[in-house]
Amino acid sequence: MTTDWAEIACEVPSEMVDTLADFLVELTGNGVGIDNLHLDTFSLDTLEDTPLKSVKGYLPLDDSLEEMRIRVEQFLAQTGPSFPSYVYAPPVVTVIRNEDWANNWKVHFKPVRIGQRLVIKPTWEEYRKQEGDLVIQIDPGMAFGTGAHPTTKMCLEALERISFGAIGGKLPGPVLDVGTGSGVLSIAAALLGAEEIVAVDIDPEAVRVTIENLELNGVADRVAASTTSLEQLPGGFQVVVANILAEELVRLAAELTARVAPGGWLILSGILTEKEEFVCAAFTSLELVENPKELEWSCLSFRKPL
Ligand SMILES: C[S@@+](CC[C@H](N)C(=O)[O-])C[C@H]1O[C@@H](n2cnc3c(N)ncnc32)[C@H](O)[C@@H]1O
Repeated sequence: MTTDWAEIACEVPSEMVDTLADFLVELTGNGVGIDNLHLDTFSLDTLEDTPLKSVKGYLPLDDSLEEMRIRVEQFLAQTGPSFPSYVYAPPVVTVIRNEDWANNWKVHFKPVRIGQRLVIKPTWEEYRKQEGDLVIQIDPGMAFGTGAHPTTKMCLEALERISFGAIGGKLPGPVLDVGTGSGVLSIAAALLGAEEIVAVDIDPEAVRVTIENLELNGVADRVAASTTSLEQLPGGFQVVVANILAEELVRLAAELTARVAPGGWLILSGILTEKEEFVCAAFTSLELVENPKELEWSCLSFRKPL
């Protein structure tokens, strides 16, 4: 079966999901997918419910697509305002090649170079290492973090830039990786020279996958991975990186800020560009140093004053 589809994804408050799903079923004649936004982009199925959901409809990839998209936009614009917490976000259309949806991500997960030295390689792929390459081997299992997602990629690039600017070209430590997923950022931090890394995730399955990936990459002795909560961790990290959604970053703002050592870095990712200001407003005690963007995502790197 090789039919291609267009997926149209709309981000709406939970209360609006049923209304939108009914509309999409009627419009498309197909089923809908309803993802908790955390689950969809970032995480596993043990997370609590979240106020925003992504509702996805599926349309054949043909001439009717643009008209269908406009009808979804009109529906959102007309119906959304009757839900108090609704904030308009345009529907996002993605083409889905339908060779085998279940294993598609494995097909598309190929060795990828990120920044100047980092290369992420799935365990099942061959890669011929070039001089200076820092190769991260990943088997993401059920955890998020193949490295290819723009939110992860921007964190990796930020970590590498910090290492370039540091004494001896080594990423300063200790490093704290909040929401480690597959462990990809912690492994990168270790390969970039950090001596001591703490990786935490609220999901025990992510921690299990991380531990496997740490061993696979020979860095398990430098990274402590666990489900320890932020409040239980000490402060004083030279680099804190957190790739979780904007709402969660804002909720954790005080805890994250407190974990950064004076002069240290805080890299925040998982932020839809339209939510950048919302996130910045929660971290005003830090100095915003850089703000790269890729697709609809923004990454924010702050420094804590000395
Ligand atoms: C988008 S994934 C990021 C994975 C990886 N760090 C990366 O950059 O690819 C987000 C991870 O954060 C975890 N997470 C979400 N909220 C969290 C919180 N409050 N504390 C710790 N981990 C959290 C999720 O379980 C998920 O594994």
